[in-house]
Amino acid sequence: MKTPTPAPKIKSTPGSTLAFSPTKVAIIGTGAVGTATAFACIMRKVAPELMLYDINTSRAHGQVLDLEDASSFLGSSSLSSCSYAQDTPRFSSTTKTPQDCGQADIIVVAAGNPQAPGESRDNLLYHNQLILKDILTKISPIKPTAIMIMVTNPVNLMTALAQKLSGLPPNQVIGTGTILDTARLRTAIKKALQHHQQLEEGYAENESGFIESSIHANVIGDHGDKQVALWSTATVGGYPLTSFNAFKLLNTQIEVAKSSAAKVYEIIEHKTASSFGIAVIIAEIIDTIASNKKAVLPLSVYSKRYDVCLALPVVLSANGIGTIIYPQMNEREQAALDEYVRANRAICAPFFHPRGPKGIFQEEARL
Ligand SMILES: NC(=O)c1ccc[n+]([C@@H]2O[C@H](COP(=O)([O-])OP(=O)(O)OC[C@H]3O[C@@H](n4cnc5c(N)ncnc54)[C@H](O)[C@@H]3O)[C@@H](O)[C@H]2O)c1
Repeated sequence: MKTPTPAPKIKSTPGSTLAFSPTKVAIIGTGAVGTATAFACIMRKVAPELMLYDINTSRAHGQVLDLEDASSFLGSSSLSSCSYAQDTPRFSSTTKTPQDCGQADIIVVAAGNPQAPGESRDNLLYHNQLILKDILTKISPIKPTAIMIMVTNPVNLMTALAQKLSGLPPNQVIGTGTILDTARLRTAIKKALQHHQQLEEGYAENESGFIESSIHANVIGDHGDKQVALWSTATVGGYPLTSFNAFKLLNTQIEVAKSSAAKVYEIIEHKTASSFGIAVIIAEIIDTIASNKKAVLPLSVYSKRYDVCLALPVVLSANGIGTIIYPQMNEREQAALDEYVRANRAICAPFFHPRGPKGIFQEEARL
């Protein structure tokens, strides 16, 4: 293990005076993820004003009607208005346009092709970058204080592109990063520990007492197959994970990490897309911004140190991303992250460079 990195000084972001109280949330893309996100926001009462936009206007319209029904049982604070935007609006005071979505306080982008069975997230880049360009053209100009949350895959690369093309400061354009991967890893660790307890110590299933909240283990880097699980700093109830018999062997760590990263393929095989987990995560990100929680979450962020957009723990507040907290890593973890950074650059290269001037963007390039 390298010498521990000193703990970062957590400063408030310039101008974070809590003057910002976001109420309007726009969700672009009302497929499986966008709709589940709208539902999660209503259930958690984190977005009183919701605007939905989808190229398929009829779908967005139907989702609004359905969401209205859901909110009617949840009290007035859960949703004061829910509308959908149309490219060619009818003339009425209640009709919204994509430009109205650009004026929201928080803009969630969940439009784009999802993975087909067996398809990697990186393979979606060519089509989804065209969709993002189309959306940014339609919703611009974007409110200068807006926070944009990228969900569309490959999320790190789409975040880099949105930072480049949206005109917003990079700390206001974030991606969902590896929060979902981190949640999946913690669940996989819990299951492995419980399984071990049942086998080795004879506990019945309902007696093994591990819960996710006592497990601290993070995933960084890629939201995808090249993700890096930080075993060396993982703890359960304050004890190093590697001190548990179930995790002493490197092979067990590798197997658990692999099965956790592959979970998405299992979900896609059985129900075509994953939506509920990411939806609750997006609602949590919105709540973190709206309540200025300054919580640490592994989000997609541009890192000067690595010169790419990748998932790292960051402090998230009402102003977007503040400090990046570079985690401690052993040599194996650092090598895996470096490998991902090289792969990330190679995938981006035909399309854009994160720091290149606006406009250098080769649409014709194919993966
Ligand atoms: N970041 C994560 O952790 C995470 C998790 C799950 C899914 N995703 C990604 O989210 C994206 C959406 O997934 P999904 O399952 O909801 O897909 P989906 O096919 O159900 O929905 C996509 C929606 O985007 C809309 N759309 C396409 N082009 C558009 C455009 N130009 N303007 C506006 N809307 C447009 C479609 O009409 C459709 O309604 C995918 O890229 C998927 O890989 C990310």
